[in-house]
Amino acid sequence: MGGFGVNNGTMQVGHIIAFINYMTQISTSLMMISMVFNMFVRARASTFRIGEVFAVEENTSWNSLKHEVTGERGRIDFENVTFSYTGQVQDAVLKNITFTIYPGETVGIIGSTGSGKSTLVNLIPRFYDVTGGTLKVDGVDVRRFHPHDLREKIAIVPQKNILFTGSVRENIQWGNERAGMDEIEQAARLAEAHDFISDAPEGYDTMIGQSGVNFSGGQKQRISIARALVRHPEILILDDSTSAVDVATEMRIKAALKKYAKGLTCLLIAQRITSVMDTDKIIVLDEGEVAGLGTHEELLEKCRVYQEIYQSQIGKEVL
Ligand SMILES: Nc1ncnc2c1ncn2[C@@H]1O[C@H](COP(=O)(O)OP(=O)(O)OP(=O)(O)O)[C@@H](O)[C@H]1O
Repeated sequence: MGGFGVNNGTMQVGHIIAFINYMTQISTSLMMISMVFNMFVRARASTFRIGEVFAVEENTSWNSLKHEVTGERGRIDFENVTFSYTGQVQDAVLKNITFTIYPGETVGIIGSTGSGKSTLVNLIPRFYDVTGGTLKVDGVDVRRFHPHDLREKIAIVPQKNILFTGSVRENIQWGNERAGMDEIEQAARLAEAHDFISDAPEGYDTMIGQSGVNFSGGQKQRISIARALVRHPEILILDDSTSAVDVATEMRIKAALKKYAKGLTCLLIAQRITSVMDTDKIIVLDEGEVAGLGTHEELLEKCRVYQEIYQSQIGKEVL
């Protein structure tokens, strides 16, 4: 007598198979329960983190008055700017930075890793406040702007481009919800993205991400640039955002911006010297200080740091 058909301590093949089947079903269910439990624990932790982010109080004070623009639109002045993430002068990552960028100029920013390039441009939309000195946009101290007014002028393409799961059109439109199809297409053309988007299976409706097309790194960067351009900014900041784009395409993007985005002030952070060689002027950063400022030719003549970058990348001795 046995509950599972066991006779005299023996089992038939059919019973063994049924036993294994039941055990598999039980263990699968147990695994599912533990997976759900795991996901629940993770979701709970994420909820706490999201709550923490929402609870953060803004530590930047904004002038609630809408300022009157009196200066030139797209002009940027750094006046003896010092910045430290800790607020302590001895930890300053930017020291006594002074320069002016005039409306419509394309300015290259170059320097070794950690020299302060991203920090410098992040001060412009007031992601951080200067620790010392004054930073002006349109001739007005950035602290006098309303956040909405200041940030509406500026578009930043960050180092790490963030495209979300959705269509190419939605990804570009995220920069400006009111943009129509013609504006989206125009921005994509300026960013040298229109052709490969049109060649994609469903054009601008092609899905990006896991369930859609996986664009190359350079193509993703160009979609991110289109997203920034569709906002019609007065100041465009490209933070190493053409690093995966080939040199010829990068040159075409810069030429298109110069020709069609008239009056646009453009800051171009780059690792490659070829990316900044043809800009109106180049700022060379070294350990948080301006080591040189001028055109490619001027810097090649007088800036030691620039000469070293040139030699290491181009491989030619500077005469
Ligand atoms: N959020 C932060 N908090 C504290 N220190 C930071 C922060 N971001 C950058 N730093 C430090 O500030 C210095 C300048 O960094 P930054 O990213 O501006 O340099 P970078 O020239 O843009 O470098 P890369 O070319 O590698 O992007 C570095 O020493 C860096 O470690």
